[in-house]
Amino acid sequence: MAAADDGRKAIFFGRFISAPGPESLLIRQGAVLVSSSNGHGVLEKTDWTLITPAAAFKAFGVEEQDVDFHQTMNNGFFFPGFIDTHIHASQYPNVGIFGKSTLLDWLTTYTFPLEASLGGKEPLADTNGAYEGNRGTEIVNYSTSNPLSKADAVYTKVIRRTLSYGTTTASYFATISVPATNLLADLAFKFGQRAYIGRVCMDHPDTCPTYYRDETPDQSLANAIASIEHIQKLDSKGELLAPIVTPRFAPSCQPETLSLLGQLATDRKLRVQTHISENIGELALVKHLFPQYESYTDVYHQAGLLTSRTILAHGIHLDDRELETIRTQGSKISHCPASNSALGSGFCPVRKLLDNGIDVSLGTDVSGGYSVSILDSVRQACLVSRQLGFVNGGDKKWNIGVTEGLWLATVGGAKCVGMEGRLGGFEPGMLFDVQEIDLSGENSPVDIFGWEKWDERIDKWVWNGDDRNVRNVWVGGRMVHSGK
Ligand SMILES: O=c1[nH]c(=O)c2nc[nH]c2[nH]1
Ligand SMILES: [Zn+2]
Repeated sequence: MAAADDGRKAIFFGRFISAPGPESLLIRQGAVLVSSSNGHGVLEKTDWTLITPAAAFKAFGVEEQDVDFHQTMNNGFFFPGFIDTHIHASQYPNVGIFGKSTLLDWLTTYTFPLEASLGGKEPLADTNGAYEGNRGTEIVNYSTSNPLSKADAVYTKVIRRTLSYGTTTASYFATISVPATNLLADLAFKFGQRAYIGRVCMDHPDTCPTYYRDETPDQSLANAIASIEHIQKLDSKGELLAPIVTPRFAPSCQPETLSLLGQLATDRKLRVQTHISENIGELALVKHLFPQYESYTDVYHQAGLLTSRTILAHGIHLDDRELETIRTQGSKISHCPASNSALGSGFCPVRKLLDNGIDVSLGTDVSGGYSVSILDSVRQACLVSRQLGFVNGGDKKWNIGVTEGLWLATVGGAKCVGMEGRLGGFEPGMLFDVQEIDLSGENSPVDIFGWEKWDERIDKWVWNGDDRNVRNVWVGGRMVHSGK
């Protein structure tokens, strides 16, 4: 049931916790009034002095029977929904399946075959030698009469699963298939997740397998536009659902394709997402394919792909000049710590990115990352930062603490998807994208003894919590998941 259907208001009462700054955990008790129009539930009023529901009804001037009402549990709290700024919806069936691979062999062994299969294409006909094995075609015997049945199953699962972990906004990579990408958009819209959906563009004949690539730069552009227009038809305002221009990464695109996509993003003021500087072998490949460019960043810069609406995943091995270009362009970094560890890509110097004035957020990078949980990404961001401190002589400046991790997962995410001030907190005027957490539910993996202070309970949630602690999830005031 929607908490705040059009015209109907809702009151949320209890404990509200958020991380408005890297060192600031805000713990408040009170009530908020959410009102909704055109499907966008926003916080109309807040009052942090109210101590009873009756006082909330009175303060907000509403009758109990006229509003929906939600109250946190004893060990519960409302928290801003997580924002996953980098996730491959199409790779969800492969979470945890990466063996001992690193990026480039992982792509050809595990990833391209699976992605191709979601568009109804069998990778077995590959003549490029890039593909060995047949992963992604034998998992389940999907209907051959509907080439999108597998995509339907995968995308339905990944949306429902991410919602169940409190991800209210996701920036998704789909596949090169236009119909499958459009289906992902349809499903995200149907389930009510805030989502940016990108058809993957890749056409470089030297690096992409024959079974999985666009034929020409023009075809890559035309297919990108086909999905963009489908998505914009679904949500013309682009509030809940919006397209995002998605060149896979420099090595998989011809220079002309990158430029066409850069122009497209500029002309239509669209978001952009891609990968950058993730893996040492990838850097060598970029040097080899783009010898005339100063750096990896320069390849994107010259193609017009670096804007303030651009999300760059990873950004592990960037040099100072690249950081300066990214900062001046206002482009963002999605830090994907679980993926970086799983594929052995390296330690992303998050502190250095932040100190250089670059906005940073968190991405699960499924299925380079093994988990859809942004809470797990917070955990991994903390752990990796400690390792980075160790390899830098024990310097504690690298440390990301729990509060800073939660800030990256919410406010950082909002900045990176161009929703700063609209997502990530409980201030009047913000969209009501919220998860209700209960630390003491029947199956909670967290044990609360009762003597812990609230900041300590948050520590315990981050280190041991999971979807079992997510009671309800709302996007734009609409309830999109209930785990009660
Ligand atoms: O983590 C990653 N996942 C991908 O699918 C991909 N493609 C290019 N580079 C990539 N990195
Ligand atoms: Zn990725």
